[in-house]
Amino acid sequence: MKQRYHNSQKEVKGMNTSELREQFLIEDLMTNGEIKLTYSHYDRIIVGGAVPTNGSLALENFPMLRAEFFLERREMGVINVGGHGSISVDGKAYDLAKKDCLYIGRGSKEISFSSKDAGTPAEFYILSAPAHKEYPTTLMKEADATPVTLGSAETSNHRTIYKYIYADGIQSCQLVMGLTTLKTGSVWNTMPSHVHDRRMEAYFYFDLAADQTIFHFMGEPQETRHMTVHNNQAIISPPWSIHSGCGTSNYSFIWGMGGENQDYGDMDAVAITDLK
Ligand SMILES: O=C[C@H](O)[C@@H](O)CC(=O)C(=O)O
Ligand SMILES: [Zn+2]
Repeated sequence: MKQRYHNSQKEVKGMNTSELREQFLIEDLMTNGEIKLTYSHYDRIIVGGAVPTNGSLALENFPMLRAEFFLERREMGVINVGGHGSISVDGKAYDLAKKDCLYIGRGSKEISFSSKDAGTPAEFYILSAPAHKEYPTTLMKEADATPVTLGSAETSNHRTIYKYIYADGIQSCQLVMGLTTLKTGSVWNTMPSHVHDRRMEAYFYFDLAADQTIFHFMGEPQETRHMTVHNNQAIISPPWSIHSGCGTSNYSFIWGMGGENQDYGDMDAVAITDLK
């Protein structure tokens, strides 16, 4: 498991492109036959991916957690962005089609990921955060994730937001998780932008054509920077940073947060004309 520490606003102002990418972009989450994880010190969120091909992949423990097992003091949210798959939690199997979400409660010991068909493997996007109590392991199908449509074609940000783990959905200690899908011809996400000093956020971009890119914007609202992101890559967003993107075509992304509260609406909006 890789590890990333914090960066201050002042430090980020002086970063060049490769420094920004090293600190905030995760390029290799989805690798056939592997589980790849990155430990971020922003709210101690672990961001990763599991792509089971030949047989199932068991979630191992890591010495750096100083825990008896991975979820001894943690909870986990998983969303499948690939072919049909299943996740086994202490002997109970949960089937996940594309865009289904499984919340795995603290205390769960044996976790493994598998695909129905190795030719079109499941691609499980993983977020894990420290947890102070156990909530039940819960599966939510895409259709039950209360879709809300935002934006419009005129402003190129017509999109549907699906919420899975949050105050009024699957219960958790601090994880908040859902996904957003842009309509054909719409390319802007999270515009107007916002910050939420109470929560960090991670974005995982998927369903982007291999020859297209997304310009992801970060930074303080009056000190923005961008990075280009490709399909199946993730961005870590500090609590003081905007997190918006503009694609060269439409795409989807999973958003996930950890921190002070689980109120999806707790955002401080930034007027478009105030961005610099
Ligand atoms: O804090 C919430 C997150 O940034 C996202 O849910 C925003 C988003 O999906 C969008 O506007 O497209
Ligand atoms: Zn946000």
